[in-house]
Amino acid sequence: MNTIIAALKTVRLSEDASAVIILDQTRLPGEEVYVSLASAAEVWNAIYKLKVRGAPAIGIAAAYGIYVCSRQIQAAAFDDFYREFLKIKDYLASSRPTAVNLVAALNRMEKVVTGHPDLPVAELLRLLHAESEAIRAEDAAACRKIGENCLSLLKPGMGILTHCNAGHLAVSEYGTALAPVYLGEERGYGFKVFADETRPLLQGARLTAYELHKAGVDVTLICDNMASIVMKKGWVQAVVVGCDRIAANGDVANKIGTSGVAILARHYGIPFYVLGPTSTIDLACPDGDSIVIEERSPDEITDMWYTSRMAPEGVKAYNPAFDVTSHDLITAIITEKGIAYPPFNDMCK
Ligand SMILES: CSC[C@H]1O[C@H](OP(=O)(O)O)[C@H](O)[C@@H]1O
Repeated sequence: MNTIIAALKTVRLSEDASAVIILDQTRLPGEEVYVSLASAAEVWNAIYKLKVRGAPAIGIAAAYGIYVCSRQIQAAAFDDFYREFLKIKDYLASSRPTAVNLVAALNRMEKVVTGHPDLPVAELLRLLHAESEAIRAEDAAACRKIGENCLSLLKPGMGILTHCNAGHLAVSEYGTALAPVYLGEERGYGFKVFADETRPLLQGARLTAYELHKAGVDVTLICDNMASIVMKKGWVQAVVVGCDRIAANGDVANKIGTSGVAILARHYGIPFYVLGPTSTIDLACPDGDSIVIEERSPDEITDMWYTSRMAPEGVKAYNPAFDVTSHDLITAIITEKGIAYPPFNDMCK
């Protein structure tokens, strides 16, 4: 993997396991600042404010976070420990609703506790530590396989458009949507990437353009309303995006604006690929209408990311953080297990 990008540590556990260390993504691209999260409130806040973001990275941060907080529980008896554990779990799960990886990682950590009611707390903590590291390691392995699987669908020299950030900064390492880009870069594919800026939080401008440019990838930043013209000019031969929750029928929740890009891709006859680990598939969710779409503060549209207001004081603004792309607009869903084509009955196989 690109050594420059590998040096950016999205989320990790501190040496003494007393804190979660994240690269504060709200400070990018201007500053690479690492922050230490040692309490449930600090982890919750970091996830909510997108200091750490991206479905897999959020899940890993929550797994590390509940392990760090569990070490602070003053309880010898299992019932007392479990009661406090559940409070932390429910609190962290409330930080953001759409990315399934958050609650899935916390459920995995809870299963470690409920699976060993007879163990002393010290042993439970050891198992929780191991599970949090397993969640991270599985994600890193999945991202590499996603890159290989998707690269089999791409050709050297292709123009690739992506939306938001589903790169190294959204996962343990390497990325999902950007995994084939990094792998292609290592193998001399010479991709030309078009990155949508992705208003309102500008993950494309601040994060995707940042990490690809830093890695020496040919990346062109465009405003969200320019995706159509670059497709119409024939500069794009594939669209790759990440995902936050994949419903059982293949509907995909991803950053707001993704469904519009999918409609444009269908119009211009360009394949639209969703990339993500099977940990982002939620078979208990029948379709996209069942996915809770996070709504965030209007300030993120009017002024939060700008030195001066971008809209009149008091104007209403609607700020859904995600939207759902219908399965019938998706060419393929690529996971670490392989490539699933409509009607998406076997995504996990
Ligand atoms: C690899 S998951 C990336 C996924 O997460 C982003 O959302 P956010 O930045 O709000 O966490 C976006 O939907 C990306 O596609």
